[in-house]
Amino acid sequence: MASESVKVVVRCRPMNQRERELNCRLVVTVDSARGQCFIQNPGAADQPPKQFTFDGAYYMDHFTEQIYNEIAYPLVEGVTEGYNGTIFAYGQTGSGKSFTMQGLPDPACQRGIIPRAFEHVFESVQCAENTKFLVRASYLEIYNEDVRDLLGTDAKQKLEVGWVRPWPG
Ligand SMILES: Nc1ncnc2c1ncn2[C@@H]1O[C@H](COP(=O)(O)OP(=O)(O)OP(=O)(O)O)[C@@H](O)[C@H]1O
Repeated sequence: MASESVKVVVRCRPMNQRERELNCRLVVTVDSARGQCFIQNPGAADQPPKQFTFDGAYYMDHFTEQIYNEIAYPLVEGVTEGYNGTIFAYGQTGSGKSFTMQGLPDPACQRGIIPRAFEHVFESVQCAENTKFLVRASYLEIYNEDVRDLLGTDAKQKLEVGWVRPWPG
């Protein structure tokens, strides 16, 4: 994969029970080797599928473990060396953001990116010699423009969002 500072990858999840019961048709295929995703218009089978190219493309048989190793690992490794890094999941409701970020404890290959990144950071801290690390965590939810601190004593309390005036001088 090229070493751009922003990478975009796509992950296609399997159909859920509701979609299977509704006899939904699978219209997405993925060529992981080329990072390509194809969407076939089910109403126009004679037309070629729409083609999209990403920095990585993962299909329903790929595990979060592989996505972590290929995408997140180098970024988190950079963080342990002092660089900034951000991973965020974007997609419509039910598309699999929490599944990818938080994941399942079992099977282990589907553990999410967040627990894997934590483990990675603390392993690096443990192995480093003559270096002091400061690890800070916050966990905020923004939902319908309300912000909540999920690690606060009352996770339901809305935080006030305001602008802080810079210190005069
Ligand atoms: N790659 C996957 N393999 C198997 N199941 C998946 C996968 N991705 C998502 N799912 C399942 O699909 C459902 C929806 O996923 P998830 O809750 O992660 O979506 P979401 O994008 O976080 O939704 P929301 O925005 O509504 O919170 C869940 O039941 C989840 O277990």
